[in-house]
Amino acid sequence: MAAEGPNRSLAVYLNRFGVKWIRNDKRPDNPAHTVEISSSSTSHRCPFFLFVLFLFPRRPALAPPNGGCRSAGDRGFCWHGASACIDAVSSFEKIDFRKLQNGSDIRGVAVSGVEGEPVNLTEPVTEAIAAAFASWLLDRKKPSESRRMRISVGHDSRISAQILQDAVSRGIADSGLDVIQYGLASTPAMFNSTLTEDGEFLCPVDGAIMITASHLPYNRNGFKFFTSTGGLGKGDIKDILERAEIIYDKFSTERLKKSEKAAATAVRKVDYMSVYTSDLVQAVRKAAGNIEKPLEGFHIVVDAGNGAGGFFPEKVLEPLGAVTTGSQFLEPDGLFPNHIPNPEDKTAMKAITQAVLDNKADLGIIFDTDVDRSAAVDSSGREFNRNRLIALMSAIVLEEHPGTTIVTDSVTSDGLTSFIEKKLGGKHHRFKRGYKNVIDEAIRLDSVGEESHLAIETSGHGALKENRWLDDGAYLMVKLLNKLASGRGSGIATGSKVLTDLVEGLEEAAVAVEMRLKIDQHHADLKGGSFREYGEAVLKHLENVTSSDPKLQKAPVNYEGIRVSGYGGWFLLRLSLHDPVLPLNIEAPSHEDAVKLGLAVLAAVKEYSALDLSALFKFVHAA
Ligand SMILES: O=P(O)(O)OC[C@H]1O[C@H](O)[C@H](O)[C@@H](O)[C@@H]1O
Repeated sequence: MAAEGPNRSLAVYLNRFGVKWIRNDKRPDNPAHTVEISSSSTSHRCPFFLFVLFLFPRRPALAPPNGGCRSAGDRGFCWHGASACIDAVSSFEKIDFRKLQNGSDIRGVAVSGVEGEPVNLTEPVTEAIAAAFASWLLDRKKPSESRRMRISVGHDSRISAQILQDAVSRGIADSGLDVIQYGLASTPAMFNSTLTEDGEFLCPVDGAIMITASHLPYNRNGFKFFTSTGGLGKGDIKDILERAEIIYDKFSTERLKKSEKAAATAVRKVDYMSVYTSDLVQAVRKAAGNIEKPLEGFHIVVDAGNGAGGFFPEKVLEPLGAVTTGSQFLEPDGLFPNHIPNPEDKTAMKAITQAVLDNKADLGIIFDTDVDRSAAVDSSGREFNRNRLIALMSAIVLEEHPGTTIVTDSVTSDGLTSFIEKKLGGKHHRFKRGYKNVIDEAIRLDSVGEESHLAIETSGHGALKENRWLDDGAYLMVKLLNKLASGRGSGIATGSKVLTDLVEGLEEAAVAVEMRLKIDQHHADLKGGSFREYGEAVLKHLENVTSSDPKLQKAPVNYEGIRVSGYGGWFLLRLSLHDPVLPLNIEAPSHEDAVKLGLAVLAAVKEYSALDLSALFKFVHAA
């Protein structure tokens, strides 16, 4: 039976890849979906792997080692009831492109099989987004006369990476630009490729796309875009998604065939990560006075969380002389079987801490999935993440640039401010959450005469002026490595003590919690308005209520949400950058004091019935 309506579009799309749509009405258990491979032209984008994943989501061993390639021998193979599989390419139907925006990134669901999370980042959607980025770039950059414009494409370890990389490549190629594929890469490396001057590696590129969803679950994926001036901002992403929707709506069989053909000649592959890692190695050598192996004698373990950071021991630490045995989860695995690759995650930090202690290492380093975030652990197992990582980086940067301004996100502690200002003699500019906000603010301050050299978030994102404001978790670690090497060189200290000593005097609250209070977007209380409006109303009310409480003082300077001091601590309630959520951070010298702050918030917001206050209730009632 021939496909009709939206299914016709799907049939057209599947047909491009030699997949024939057959509607099998005879099977009562599978009324709509039976797909038959009817041609030998299937390539590795065949979603067999996703089908296996759907059936056995917790058994990564069952996935084909080639990431899902189905050979030509599959001719005639028929999948019954493979609805999850079909979803991965079927959403050639109406997609709300605006929903794919996540601040200055694009994020969506790329793999089916998770209940309530339908796929919206399909191959055609991806192809349209890549074409939209190409058109955005063409509008802004004058092509050189000597060559075609080119865009680099890299990805993290996610299971949908290959499929999306191919779709991205088709979208770019069809727009008449060259595609330079890097394969497994880090986000900072992609930005770097727009700055590198090296013709042999086809650099600089005019734009770069990183396929990643950072630490989000395996079924998600997304894109970050770069030009030589940095990562694209919110407005640019909105523009790209609007263009993508128009392109997508005009997709035709001819166009899709054309893009397939264009990609066959426009795609080249380059080992760019070797350029990027050699830059990191050179940076450490240079800082050490051009010593070949400045880390000789150090034992450093790395936890890449099965993301894209597995290159760091072999390509960076070992050439510098460090021993890296005991490093873990270096092999890319998009199911993230060991822990979430996220330096803010407790389990992840526990894993690297244990590895340091087990191996009696001098230092531990952990990255997030796409290596734009990092954290460290000293030889005693003390974690350098969140406020402590910022304190450490501030100490290093302020030694080099006395008096400079350190720009951070909004959830940093009061203890950090006094550490930066009183102990280190710098200035703490506590700004908004969001790495792009923090970096842009540091660049702005610096450009108007307030010298700034470091922009850093508690999330582990960090950028230095000396590194062209590249948001780079690996470069943050390079700064720690420089300090390790120089500390030993000057006889100040051995091992990681030189780092531990740098954060001495940082006051840390005994209790530090974050609760994320969800706003039910469908609740009648919203009266048809947006969750943002509702969130703003909650914040306004909280501000009014707390201003009449003599035990609470509103922060004199604050750029985001409501930050209030009291009971020896503080709280901050703000709107999430992306989600219908009001994150609440509380820090206090004791649980009792933290509860008093929590009760003050609760008293002010409890009438807002679209807010899920269960976490706050639990917190204030816990013994
Ligand atoms: O506002 P939230 O929901 O807490 O999210 C804030 C975070 O969102 C993303 O993960 C960004 O990469 C971070 O830079 C930012 O800090």
